[in-house]
Amino acid sequence: IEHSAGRESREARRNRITGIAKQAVQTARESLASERQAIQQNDEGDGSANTAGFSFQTTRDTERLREITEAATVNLRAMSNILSGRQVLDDEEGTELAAAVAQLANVYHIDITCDKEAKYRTIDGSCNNLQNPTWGKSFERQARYLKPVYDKSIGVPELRSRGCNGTLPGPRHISNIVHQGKSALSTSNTVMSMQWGQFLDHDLVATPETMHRKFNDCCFRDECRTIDVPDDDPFFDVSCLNFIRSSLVVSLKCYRFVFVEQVNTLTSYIDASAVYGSESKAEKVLRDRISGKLDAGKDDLLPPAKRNNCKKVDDEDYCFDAGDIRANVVPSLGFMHTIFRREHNRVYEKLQEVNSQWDFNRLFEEARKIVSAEIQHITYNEYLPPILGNDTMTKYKLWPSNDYAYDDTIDPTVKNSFGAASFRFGHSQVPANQTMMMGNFHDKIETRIEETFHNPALLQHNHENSMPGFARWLATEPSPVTDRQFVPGVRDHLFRKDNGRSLDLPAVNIQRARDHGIAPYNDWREWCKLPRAEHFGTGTGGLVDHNSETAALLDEAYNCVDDIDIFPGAVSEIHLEGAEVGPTFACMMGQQFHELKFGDRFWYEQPWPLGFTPEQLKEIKRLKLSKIIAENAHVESIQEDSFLVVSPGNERKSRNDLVDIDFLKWKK
Ligand code: HEM
Ligand SMILES: [Ca+2]
Repeated sequence: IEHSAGRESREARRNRITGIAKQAVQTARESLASERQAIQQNDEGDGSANTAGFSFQTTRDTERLREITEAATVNLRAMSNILSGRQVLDDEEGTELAAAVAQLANVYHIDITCDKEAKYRTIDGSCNNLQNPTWGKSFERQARYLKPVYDKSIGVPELRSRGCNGTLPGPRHISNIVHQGKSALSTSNTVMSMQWGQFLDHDLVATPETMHRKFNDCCFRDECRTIDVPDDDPFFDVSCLNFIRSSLVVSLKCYRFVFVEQVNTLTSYIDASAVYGSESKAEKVLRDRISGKLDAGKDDLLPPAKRNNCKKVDDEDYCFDAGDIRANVVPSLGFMHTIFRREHNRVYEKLQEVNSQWDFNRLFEEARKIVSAEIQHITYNEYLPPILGNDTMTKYKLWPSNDYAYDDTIDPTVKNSFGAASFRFGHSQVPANQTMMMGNFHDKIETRIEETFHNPALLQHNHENSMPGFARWLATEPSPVTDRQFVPGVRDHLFRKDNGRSLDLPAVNIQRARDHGIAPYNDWREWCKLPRAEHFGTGTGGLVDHNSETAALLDEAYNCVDDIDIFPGAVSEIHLEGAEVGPTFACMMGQQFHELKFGDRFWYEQPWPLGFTPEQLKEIKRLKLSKIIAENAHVESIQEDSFLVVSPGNERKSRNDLVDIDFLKWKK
């Protein structure tokens, strides 16, 4: 240990470092193996009821996920072993050790050969960019705009204050001050705006957690970062809320330091992976064994999942399977998955009518291509404008247009800050109830959201009413506005279990961003070329994009402005004109949506054969989400723009008066 770099030969140094790494990796592997054995012995069956409450399994390729997360856990433990044994580690030695450990522990090398002539997207997103075939692929690390901030380079979440002495305030403490209260309802956006956001998010990013998921109570180990509950908490009478760290992979890029990164199990592209899956296996699981249609469960709902990751009310209830594994989180999300599974089959049948000579594979791929295009067009044409506002749409070239140009230098890979922070703005739009609205658009069956988490029974019982009932509600009622406030259903009762334990979603968001080393609010202000706040006032040099009430709450929650976390700082900003978010989130999301558009070789506005013929594209651009909902949820009438409340110019129309795609344009 006392060797000075000068005297030790290079080879001796390499051997010494490899030796330390080997020892640490072996110890970590052994501890993991014995723990796994203990867990298996205690396991009651599939463990579904326990796991549903607290964490997500984010993929159906559980083997691959296990490989990656076990490797990551070994990595993390080995490094923390090494560090705990040595107080001082110089940068260079730390870097070399981390690299040696990563090399021994990692399973992260796959060779990819691309079919350059392929006319359809791969299921796992590989080979979209032919020079960089892993860009946007599933099971890759999340990318970054800003370097991570960790207490130590190897990825211990930052808890030290950035601006003052001491540690950062706890996430629940912040949530109690900043995120408490009842927000107003939007005057323009329907609940569909919230629901599309979550459905879209589940096309873009799913971050797996480290391996142990079966904790009812707080865990205290390297893989956990349990959230403290203040003594005088207004709701919780427990001392902590469980939190499991995201899976870590070590980045071997040429940074001076080696950072740990998080994984995305989905494809970054907007490619309907929530419908078809992101793993090459998924397509085969979800697809009908004989044709190229997608499998259905009872009453043409989603098919049953192999794994039980939901609650059941009656014996015949079952958990849904879909392209994204989180389809059971709330019924209105399951509704969206059902609509788009049905849409695939609807498009498939229409294509079969005009091209009876196509085989099942061709029909599957062409239907998948159209469904992906529909989701892209709805996102940029209907969903994003009221969220980002016209100026941001224009600034980042997000409007649909006739002069699209793919740029193969743009890496569309979803950025860590998008999944861990900015695109979680939608959590503030989540309403208190899950509702079915009857055909008179008046009578309703309302269920508190906390009764519906991981409980698809609401859709399965009485399905003639449930599908159209959710459709009418989503398109009719306004969602809460995006602001600092969250409904108790997610702030106190998130994933409430039978034993009464639950979580706080905004607190989890704060902790997750710290877990991922996401830079604080002020750093993102700077990245967005917005002024940093030097004080808690709202005047020049302060929190200029906050109202004085919110600024005062941030002041109460934090000791220094540089400590403000990105999520509470940005979600509480005053909205841009005609937007649902303030300038910081608008900038972070605008940039990501720009990349998802211009860095996608299969973008729907590309010319045929990657995209469509001009006649076909025109058809896709005429289609609105309302038509897809009306056709697949079997509602009689719905307004054309279902993201905006019914108003003069946006009156309800009957299903047949809403424009459909003319599939004759696909006749060969
Ligand atoms: C229906 C209500 C919703 C519930 C109950 C919910 C719940 C959750 C939970 C528990 C997580 C994981 C938190 C963590 O451990 O870090 C999460 C992640 C996330 N949520 Fe939501 N959410 C909802 C709606 C939305 C909406 C409307 C949006 C966007 C507009 C959204 C965007 C995200 C994103 C981007 C992530 C990160 C995903 C990942 O990286 O794995 N969610 N949500
Ligand atoms: Ca995707």
